[in-house]
Order: sequence, then C-alpha cells, then structure tokens
Amino acid sequence: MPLALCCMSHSPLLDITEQSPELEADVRAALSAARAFAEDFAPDVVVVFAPDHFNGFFYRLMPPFCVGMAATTVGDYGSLAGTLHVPTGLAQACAQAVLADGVDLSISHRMKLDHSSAQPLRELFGALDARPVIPVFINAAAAPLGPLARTRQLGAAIGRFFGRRDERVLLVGSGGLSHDPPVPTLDSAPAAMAERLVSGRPLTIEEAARKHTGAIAEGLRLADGSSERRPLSPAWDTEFLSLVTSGALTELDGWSNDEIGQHGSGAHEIRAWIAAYSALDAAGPYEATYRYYRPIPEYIAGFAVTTARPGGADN
Ligand SMILES: O=C(O)CCc1cccc(O)c1O
Ligand SMILES: [Fe+2]
Repeated sequence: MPLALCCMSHSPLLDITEQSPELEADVRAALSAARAFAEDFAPDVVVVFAPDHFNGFFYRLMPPFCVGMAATTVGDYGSLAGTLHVPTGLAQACAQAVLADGVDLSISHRMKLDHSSAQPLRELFGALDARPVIPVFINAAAAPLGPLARTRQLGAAIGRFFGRRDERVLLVGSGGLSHDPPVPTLDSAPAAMAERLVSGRPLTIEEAARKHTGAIAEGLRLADGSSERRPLSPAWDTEFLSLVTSGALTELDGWSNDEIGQHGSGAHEIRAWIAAYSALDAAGPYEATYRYYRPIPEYIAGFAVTTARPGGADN
C-alpha cells in the first residue's frame, strides 16, 4: 500500500557535457532533493516507467507497453551498463493483474533499457541494482502512439495492483518535458538507419560516436539560439506540471499526440510521468512535496523533477 512517486527528466548531456557551475549546481540540488526523498522513503521495490530511444525496442516488434521480468541496460552515452535486480515473481504478478484489469501489455524476460532507466536509478540510488526494480517500458519514440488515456489506465492498473499489497513502492517516471532531441524516425531516417530502427542491430562504434557528438552539438545550438529543432516550451511544461501535481490526470486525456509533438518529439515522454502519477492516484489523493522546473536548452530538456506522496484532499 505505501506508495510514493518521483518523476524526473533525463538527458545524457547531463553526464557528458560540462556547463556553468550555476546551472550544474541548480540541477544537482534538484536531483539531490529527489534522492533524499527516495532514501527517506526506503522503498522495497521501485517501478520505473521509462521510454526508450531505439536502444532496446525496435520496429521488428514494437509494443506500446512492456513490463520486464529481467532486464539489462545498454550503457548508451556512457550511462550505467548492467543488470537490474528485477523481482521476477512480483513483476509477473503485476503483469497478470494489469491484464486482468483490462489493459493489454507485453512482457519481456530479456528487456533492454537505456539511459532513460539508468539515469534515474543512478541519481536516486547510485546504482542499477541497489533496489529491486520492475521496469515498465512506455513507447514514446516509435510512431504510431496510442492515446494518453491508455497510458493513464496502464498506470492506474499498476497502482491498483500495488495498492492491494504491502510493499513500499516508489513509482519513478523518467523523461520529458518539452524537448526535441535528435532521435531518428522511421519515416525520415536514411536507409541504413531506418533498417536499424527495424532490426535493432547494435550501433557501430562510428554511429555511436556520431550520435554522441551530434547530441552535444545540438545542445550547444539550442543554447545559443542557432538550432533548427523545436525550442523548449516553458509555458506548456508548467501547465503539464500543474495538471499532474494537482491530480487533474483525466484532463490530459484531451491532449492529442499531434499537439504534444509540437513541443518536440521528446515531449511524448510525458507518458512516463502520466503512468507514474496515475499509479499513485489509484491509491488515493496525493500531494506534491517537491517541484523543480527549468528550461535547459544546454541539456535539450524542459527539465523537471517532482516528488509526491499520498495525502491532501481527504487525508
Ligand atoms: O538517445 C538519444 O539519442 C536521445 C538522447 C537525448 C538527448 C537530449 C535530451 C534527452 O532527453 C535525450 O533523451
Ligand atoms: Fe528521452
């Protein structure tokens, strides 16, 4: 029953670039607040809702949602590579309960995750395997995407499952908010890259290096105003944060994917937040206990960190 939540944006540029001391200290303080919250809550299990950037999920078989029974991270952009400690029996019971509750999902006994899972686990716990983790993939990069309502229902079903149990569960959502990072799409990628988006072959060393330098260069352009990618949308980000932190989750059902995409291809990652907040919401009213937001072009991210726990309204 005891649930708590921590949602945070991610960006590989947080790890692989050096920014002004002021910016780095500001972001570090927010991540430290999240870490203190997680440590204080001392979860028995962590559910990480995270997208993927064509590192673990490909068009040869692209599910909208997938719960991992066992999982490793690929170490893209120098993020932590290794094996998660997935409580397989609990993950199976969770998947079973979600299916019984009316939301279809896939499962994987060999799930691959990227920086979107590795970064929050490192920031919150210092390691991939410090706590039992159930990874939940939420497709946000590979069109077509379903309606936000289905992501909300997925989160709610997971929240109802844990609401009937005794484990202390930290719900983690990773990604967003507005941002338009240089992630390929099947429609627009050159042939060799499009083939990889389908087959899932590993990036060559040269391709990985180009992706790395390309992301760094894009962050510099976004920060100096010369980028041709979509700008960050602080007003939209703030509206989103107000909705999720106030419990107005069903209002998001009216947000279309076309409109969300106006705020960058990465803006679809708000799905991870919606799933995590909906899981918390399923257990009753909640209150946000921490909220950080800063548009950070240097990181290509409308960068937010929030924590929440049951409370407010009826409590
Ligand atoms: O994996 C990729 O290629 C995209 C990585 C990436 C870059 C900037 C900001 C992000 O939030 C992000 O995820
Ligand atoms: Fe991302």
